[in-house]
Amino acid sequence: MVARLILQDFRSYEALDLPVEGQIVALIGENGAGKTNILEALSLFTPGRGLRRAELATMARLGGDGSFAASITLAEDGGRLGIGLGAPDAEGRRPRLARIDGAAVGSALAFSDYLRVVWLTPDLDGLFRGAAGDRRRFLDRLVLAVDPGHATRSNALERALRSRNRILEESPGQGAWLDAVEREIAELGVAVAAARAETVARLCAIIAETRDEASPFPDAAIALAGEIDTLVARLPAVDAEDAYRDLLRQGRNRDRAAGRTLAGPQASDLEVRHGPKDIPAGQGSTGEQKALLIGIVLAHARLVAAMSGLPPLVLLDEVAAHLDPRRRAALYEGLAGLGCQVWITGADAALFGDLPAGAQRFAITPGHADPIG
Ligand SMILES: Nc1ncnc2c1ncn2[C@@H]1O[C@H](COP(=O)(O)OP(=O)(O)OP(=O)(O)O)[C@@H](O)[C@H]1O
Repeated sequence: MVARLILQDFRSYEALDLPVEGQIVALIGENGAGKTNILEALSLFTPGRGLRRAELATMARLGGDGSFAASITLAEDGGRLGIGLGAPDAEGRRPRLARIDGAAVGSALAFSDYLRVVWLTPDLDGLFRGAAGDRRRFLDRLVLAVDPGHATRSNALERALRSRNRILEESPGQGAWLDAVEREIAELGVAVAAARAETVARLCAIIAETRDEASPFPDAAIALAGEIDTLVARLPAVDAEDAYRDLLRQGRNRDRAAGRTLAGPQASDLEVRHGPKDIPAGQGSTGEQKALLIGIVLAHARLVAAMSGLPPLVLLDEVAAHLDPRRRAALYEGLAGLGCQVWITGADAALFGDLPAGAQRFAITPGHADPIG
C-alpha cells in the first residue's frame, strides 16, 4: 500500500508530503480543491497517460518552472520501496522520468512489478451509452491491469493497422506488402482479442463467485461483441488468425474506400447487461449505471489481486454522491473487505461519516491536504 505521497509542482500542488496509514483514504474538499489531482498523480504509476489521459505538458504546476515530480513510498510486508516519476520540462518534449528506489527505469511499465492501479472517475459515467471506442479503452485498461504486456501488443497492432491503411491508400498494388502486414495484423489482432476475452471471462467468473443476492450492486453480464471476438471464441488461435486474414484480404476494397481497417479488435464493443431481465446497461438509471460500474471495478480489483498477487491501488473519484444510502453503505462494506488500499474523493464530508473503522480522512484545500481528526 501507499505509505507516503510526495508531489512537487504537480498541477495545483507546489509541494505536498502526505504520510498515509489507512487502508481507506478519503480526500474531502470543495470543487476544484485538488482531490482529483492527487488521484491523477497516483494513476500515473501505471502505463498510459493517467486517469485524465492528459498530456504531460498540462501536469506541471502553472507558475512553476515547467517540471514536476511525483513519488510514492510503497510499504509491503515490512519492506519499503520508493518509486517516482516526473517530467523535466513542461513541453513534454523529453520523456517522463521513472525511478525505482532511485534507479532510472525505462518507463512506467516497470512499475507494474510493484504496483497496479485501477480507477473509476466521473468521466466513465456515460460509458454504457457512449461511443464504443470509450468502452474499448475501458476494457483495455481492465486487461492492462491484469496483464501489462497488453499495452505492447495493442500499440504494435495500432502501428500495423496504420501501415495497412497507408499502403491501401498510397500503394494498393503492393500485394506482397499487404500480405505481410495483414499477417502481422492477424497475429496481433487475435492476441489482443484473446487477451480481452480471457480478462472478460475471468471477470465474469469473479462476479459470479462473489455474487451476493442481498447486494444492491447489480451483477453485470459482460460480453465482447465483434467479428474477431466471435472468431476467437470459436476457433483455435491459428485458425482464428487465418480467418481474420481472410477477412482482411476480402475487405481491401471496402477498407480503401473507408480509409481504415474495419475488421478487427479496433471495431469490437463491450456489451454489458444486468439484472434478471438482462437489461442493457445503457438503459439503466444513472444510479444503476454507477452501481454497475462500481461492481465491475471492485470485481476487477479482486481479479488483479488474484492474477498478479498485487492488490491494486483503487482510486474512486466522486462515487459516493451518486449512491443512495443503502448502496453507499454496501460500497463501504465492500471496500472494507476488498483487501486493497482505496483512495476515495468527495465534496461532502457527511457522505464519509460511516466509512469503515481505520479509514483516514484528509481535508483538501488548494495546494494542501490536512488530516481530519
Ligand atoms: N497545471 C496546473 N497548475 C495549477 N493548477 C492546476 C493545473 N491543472 C489544474 N489545476 C487546478 O486544479 C484544480 C482542479 O483540481 P481537481 O480537479 O483535483 O479538483 P477536485 O477537488 O477534484 O474538484 P471537483 O470536486 O470539482 O471534481 C483547478 O482549480 C485547476 O485550475
